[in-house]
Amino acid sequence: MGFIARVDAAQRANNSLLCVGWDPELEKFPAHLRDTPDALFAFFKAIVDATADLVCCYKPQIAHFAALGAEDALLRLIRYTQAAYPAIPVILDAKRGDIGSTAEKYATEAFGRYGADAVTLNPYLGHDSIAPFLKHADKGVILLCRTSNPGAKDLQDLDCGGKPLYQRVAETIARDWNGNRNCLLVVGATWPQQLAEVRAIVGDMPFLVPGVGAQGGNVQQIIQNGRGKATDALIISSSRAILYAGSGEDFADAARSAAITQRDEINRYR
Ligand SMILES: O=c1ccn([C@@H]2O[C@H](COP(=O)(O)O)[C@@H](O)[C@H]2O)c(=O)[nH]1
Repeated sequence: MGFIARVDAAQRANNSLLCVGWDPELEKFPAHLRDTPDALFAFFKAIVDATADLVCCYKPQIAHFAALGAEDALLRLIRYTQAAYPAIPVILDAKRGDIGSTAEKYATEAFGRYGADAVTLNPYLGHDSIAPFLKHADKGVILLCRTSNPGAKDLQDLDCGGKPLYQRVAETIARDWNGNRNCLLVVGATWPQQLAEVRAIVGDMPFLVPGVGAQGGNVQQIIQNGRGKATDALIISSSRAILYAGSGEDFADAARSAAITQRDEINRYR
């Protein structure tokens, strides 16, 4: 089964569009874990065990692990999650993008080394930079379209023949890159108007929507403007607001409560 079908199945099984992101910030870890030898693995294993019945996927952010020299912990966490909860796909948030020969190596990193079920990519270098990922038809290829950060408008809104660049990106991917039906788009929760515009261009292509929780995206507007016709076609991702909902020994229970609250808020508007 391909990535998009697997996410759809997980969304139905858990009645949830919520994705929990893994963004380790050691200073926010509970004190009893912070200085232990395998703190990252212990923290995220507890988060996964506490939330696996509440989510449709997980999204580790690779820079957060690499900055700590913790690639090995990331690898073990992905393997643990896939073995313990095989119905829950893992998205590697890497935002890679490079010339074809290097892109081949990035594809091997994401799908070979880490065994991720999907990866986020920057489409700026064009089709040949994405082709090494697209050929893995069972994997998800999630392309930046309109990102959640304030600076998204600096380049992504530039006029490109009468339309903003992010709309041209959406058109190009839907028309030319989605032969294996394994493309998704990143559209930030903080831009509800743009969510509606991109949805009108790409039909039911799924969106990864980061920016709820810590970045303040409005859930009602995301659902109203971003939902597909035949399926929800939304993966709504939150990292810090779930991971660091508590800072004591009960941090995993606090994360579970925050995930339930976020899932239920999303479901209220579906
Ligand atoms: O447009 C984008 C693309 C990716 N991200 C990533 O999502 C999480 C958001 O974390 P929160 O704590 O929920 O704000 C983070 O890993 C970003 O790198 C994004 O925010 N916006």
